[in-house]
Amino acid sequence: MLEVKNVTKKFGRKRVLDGVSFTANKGEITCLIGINGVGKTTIMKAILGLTPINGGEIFIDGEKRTKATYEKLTFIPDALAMLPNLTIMQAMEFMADFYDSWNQDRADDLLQFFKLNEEDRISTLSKGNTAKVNLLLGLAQDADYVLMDEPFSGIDIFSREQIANVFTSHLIEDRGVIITTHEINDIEHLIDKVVVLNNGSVYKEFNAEDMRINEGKSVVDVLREVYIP
Ligand SMILES: Nc1ncnc2c1ncn2[C@@H]1O[C@H](COP(=O)(O)OP(=O)(O)OP(=O)(O)O)[C@@H](O)[C@H]1O
Repeated sequence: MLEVKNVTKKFGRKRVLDGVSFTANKGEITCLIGINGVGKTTIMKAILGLTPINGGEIFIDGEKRTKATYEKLTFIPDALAMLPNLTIMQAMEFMADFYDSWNQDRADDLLQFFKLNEEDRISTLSKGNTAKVNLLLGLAQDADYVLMDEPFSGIDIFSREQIANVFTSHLIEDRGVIITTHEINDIEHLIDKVVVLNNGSVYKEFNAEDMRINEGKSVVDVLREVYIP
């Protein structure tokens, strides 16, 4: 389990996170939701240790972050950070050199899943295929928790569907996925847990299916309550 406990974060005098707490389990998809600027990316960066926090703690499988626990995490940012003149194959070789956790068999599976051609140069790819390469490079690492920032941003409906399909495939296995997205409709049926952020803290943390069954509300219905009272 990944546990974010009472985390606070300030940029200058601006308090962006004000006591954020939630958990994310292995084998589940946890979705961080909130309007622009609410702090979703900042939370991911805090979990990854990419930005210092001003208070609170983060536990990974019950342990405070160390180099060993850090290797349980992989981050897929909202844009591909790879030299554009590389081919997909060269990008994979680069990752394999850089990360001990690189799993070439899974990378090959992902290439097939997304119907990508490893000879293609990154600079020539469509937005949708660039997003798929970005996911491939992250998901091919053996890590227990995968953090994805806006994997659907700016891509067409069919690529979004293909990306959503990866969540229910063997390529995710029993890993924990933490995702931020504004495209909730695309993955509402796949999400296990929802963490709604507002005013720097967690407004509500709930199981999406329980909410549907017990209160008859979709994730978007809950969001409307928060943002359009
Ligand atoms: N490096 C930084 N320096 C100063 N302020 C920052 C920095 N990074 C983020 N912020 C501010 O922190 C707040 C939260 O930003 P963050 O990117 O985490 O929001 P978000 O919920 O991911 O937004 P979006 O949905 O637009 O991606 C915003 O007000 C942003 O302007």
